[in-house]
Amino acid sequence: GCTGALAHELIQIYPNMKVTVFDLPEVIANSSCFQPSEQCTAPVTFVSGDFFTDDLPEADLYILSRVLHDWPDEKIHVLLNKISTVCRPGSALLVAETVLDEQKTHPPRVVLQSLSMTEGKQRSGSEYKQLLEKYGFTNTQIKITGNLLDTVLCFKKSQSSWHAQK
Ligand SMILES: C[S@@+](CC[C@H](N)C(=O)[O-])C[C@H]1O[C@@H](n2cnc3c(N)ncnc32)[C@H](O)[C@@H]1O
Repeated sequence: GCTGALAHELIQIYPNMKVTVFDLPEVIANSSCFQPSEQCTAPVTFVSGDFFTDDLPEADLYILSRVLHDWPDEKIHVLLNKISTVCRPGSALLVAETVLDEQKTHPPRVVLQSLSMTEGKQRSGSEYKQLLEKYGFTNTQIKITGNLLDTVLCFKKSQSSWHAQK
């Protein structure tokens, strides 16, 4: 979502990738103000909508960058359910967030941010893993980068194995 900064970075590295940025109409309306400085080899598509109520574009990889921390589990339920429904088996979901350690004491800046959030919260690796597995995602790989954002990558199970587990 947002300005498409991540999308533009992605197509620099993977020029054959087709990237769609999905965000609220008022955000997408301003996306043309944020053109990348580098010459892009492929255009980024912008789609406006509300991820709680509207259909999501089909994709092989969904990226939620700094989105889940904004919401409590009840709201995330709606979003992850939607992604899980539209996501084909074998397709992936990449969550980019700063992941808290299991004691939830590090990194301190993220603990502080979490304390000041109203609806949302920061989560630990095992919390993200549990959350994602609840919606049919498996093979969760957490990478603590030591940079601003860590990553949690997981893959959609086949319907049959997901239902068998439920
Ligand atoms: C913290 S920002 C992260 C933006 C971007 N993904 C990034 O990493 O820079 C959260 C984004 O979620 C978008 N957002 C909030 N509620 C939304 C909704 N209901 N449907 C679609 N996008 C929404 C906001 O407009 C905002 O761009």
